[in-house]
Amino acid sequence: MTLAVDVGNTRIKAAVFEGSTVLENFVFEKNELEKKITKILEKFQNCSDLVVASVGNVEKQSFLTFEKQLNIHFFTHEDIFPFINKYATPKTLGIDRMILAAGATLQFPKQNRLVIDAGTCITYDFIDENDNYLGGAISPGLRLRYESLHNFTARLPLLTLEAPDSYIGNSTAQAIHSGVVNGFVYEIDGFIDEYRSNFSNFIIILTGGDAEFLAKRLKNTIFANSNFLLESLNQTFQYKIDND
Ligand SMILES: Nc1ncnc2c1ncn2[C@@H]1O[C@H](COP(=O)(O)OP(=O)(O)OP(=O)(O)O)[C@@H](O)[C@H]1O
Ligand SMILES: CC(C)(CO)[C@@H](O)C(=O)NCCC(=O)O
Ligand SMILES: [K+]
Repeated sequence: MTLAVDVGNTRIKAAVFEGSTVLENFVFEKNELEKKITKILEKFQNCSDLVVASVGNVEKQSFLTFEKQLNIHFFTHEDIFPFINKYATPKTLGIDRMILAAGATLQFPKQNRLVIDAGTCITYDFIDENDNYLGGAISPGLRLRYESLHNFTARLPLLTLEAPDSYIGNSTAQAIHSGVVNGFVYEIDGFIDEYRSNFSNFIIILTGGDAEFLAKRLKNTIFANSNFLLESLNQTFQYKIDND
């Protein structure tokens, strides 16, 4: 059994895997890390490996208390990945994006793949059919858009996510919801159209905290898999064991 932990920018997500099957998912805050992992390990005593991908400010040391109990692997740029990294600044590429790219490469062989992670940030990652990782894009996520409109203006209220009535927002609140939600949807549809017109034979994977909300609003039909990062983490760890 493997416990996969994704330390995101906002919160932590984890899942226990038996082979490639998810037994249970968990979401928690950074300050609850030790307590929650202790609990998970009490429940799943057959866990032998703990694998971590962290883009947050949680370091490897935070997991060292569990070292007596299990084998810990903290993914870094030095690990072996199943794609050729063509990013011009490979050392600054987010480890979450590398894990997503690895998962897409392993799960969908011999095709162009676009991974869209709608989390704190939206990230786009493109791996071509020859397994070259080419890069993508980084833009603000849904909640970040609502927060920045409020934080950097004098008069805009902080709203929580709500589907807009129309693209023509007829009040301050509706105008903000339209700008944030429709802007988000148009952006993603626009990127997908751009990739579609330049590449054939490709698959789109949509994941992250806002994936489900988003999937039903896109013009392009794609399925959301909120667990794709954790699944990829488990799969990339397996790849590492097989190839190291
Ligand atoms: N309880 C919650 N806390 C924060 N965001 C939430 C919550 N529930 C849903 N969301 C949505 O999820 C988005 C954040 O996605 P996610 O949880 O994947 O981010 P994250 O934990 O920071 O991970 P990452 O850094 O990998 O994006 C926000 O835009 C928000 O709309
Ligand atoms: C873009 C985020 C914040 C998304 O979690 C993360 O992947 C990151 O910190 N990336 C570093 C910059 C880059 O990927 O080029
Ligand atoms: K993200």
